[in-house]
Amino acid sequence: MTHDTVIRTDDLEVTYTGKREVTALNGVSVDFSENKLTAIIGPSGCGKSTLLKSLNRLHEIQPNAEITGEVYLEDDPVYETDEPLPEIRRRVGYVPQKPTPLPVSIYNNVAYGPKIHGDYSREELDDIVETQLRKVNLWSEVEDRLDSPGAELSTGQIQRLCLARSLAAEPDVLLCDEVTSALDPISAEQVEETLADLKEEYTIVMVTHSMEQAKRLADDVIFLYLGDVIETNDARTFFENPQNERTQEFVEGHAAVEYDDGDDTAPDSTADAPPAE
Ligand SMILES: Nc1ncnc2c1ncn2[C@@H]1O[C@H](COP(=O)(O)OP(=O)(O)OP(=O)(O)O)[C@@H](O)[C@H]1O
Repeated sequence: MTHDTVIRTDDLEVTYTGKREVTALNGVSVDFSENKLTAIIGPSGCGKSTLLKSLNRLHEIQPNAEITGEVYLEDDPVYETDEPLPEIRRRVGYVPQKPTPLPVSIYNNVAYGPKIHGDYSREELDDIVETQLRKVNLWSEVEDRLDSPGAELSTGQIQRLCLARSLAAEPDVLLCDEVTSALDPISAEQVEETLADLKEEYTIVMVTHSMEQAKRLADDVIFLYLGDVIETNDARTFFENPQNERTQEFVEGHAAVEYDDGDDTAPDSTADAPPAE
């Protein structure tokens, strides 16, 4: 484990049992570094979602999933542990592709977790809500209607609200599962800008089908193919000088734009369509 690794997998193997047994991850050992955004990419069915959801045991929702190996959060095992599952999932938050607000106000969508788990005064809760909504660039859009239902926001605003809700739980790691793919281009751009800000402060693991998005946002990249890690590298090396022939083919097959290392992280929403696999 490198000094700044926050979460890592050790020989993680996930098999889905049933009529057709599928080994979705084939002994995967990867590190995720502190305050970096790591993109998991690869062709459809290569195991991206399985790897992401294994990090906080979400894949266990699938009753036919079997796992061997281990995930370590800091140095704490995530599987062989007495730590309650809700606490693991608080430490490793998950933001899904299709955001679902709680059926309560905008304010309570963010305050919900802190209200349940903490003993905060109204003033402290106000502060938490404002801080988290500012972090996801939503505060100015909702400050005058915090008591309105969260469901009344646009899909892009709801995605940022869900991000704020996850952040209010003070996670160590944030898992983002194709969080812009269900959004219109402008909303996708806003969420992407938010992720670009958040990665300064949070360890983020992101599954994306968009090579352009990975180029714009990722510090590190993991390339999966049929359940194996083919290459893991910093994003610049990965996209400019891939070390593996298969990575090279995959990157070239999706290369629509040059890798841009400039300061401008603003996404090109027109290039965000998932590549044909
Ligand atoms: N519940 C399940 N039962 C059986 N097989 C499954 C299950 N969930 C996933 N799989 C299989 O495991 C493999 C990896 O799936 P996974 O969803 O992790 O891939 P992915 O890279 O995220 O795919 P995509 O890009 O299409 O979302 C695939 O072959 C998939 O069909």
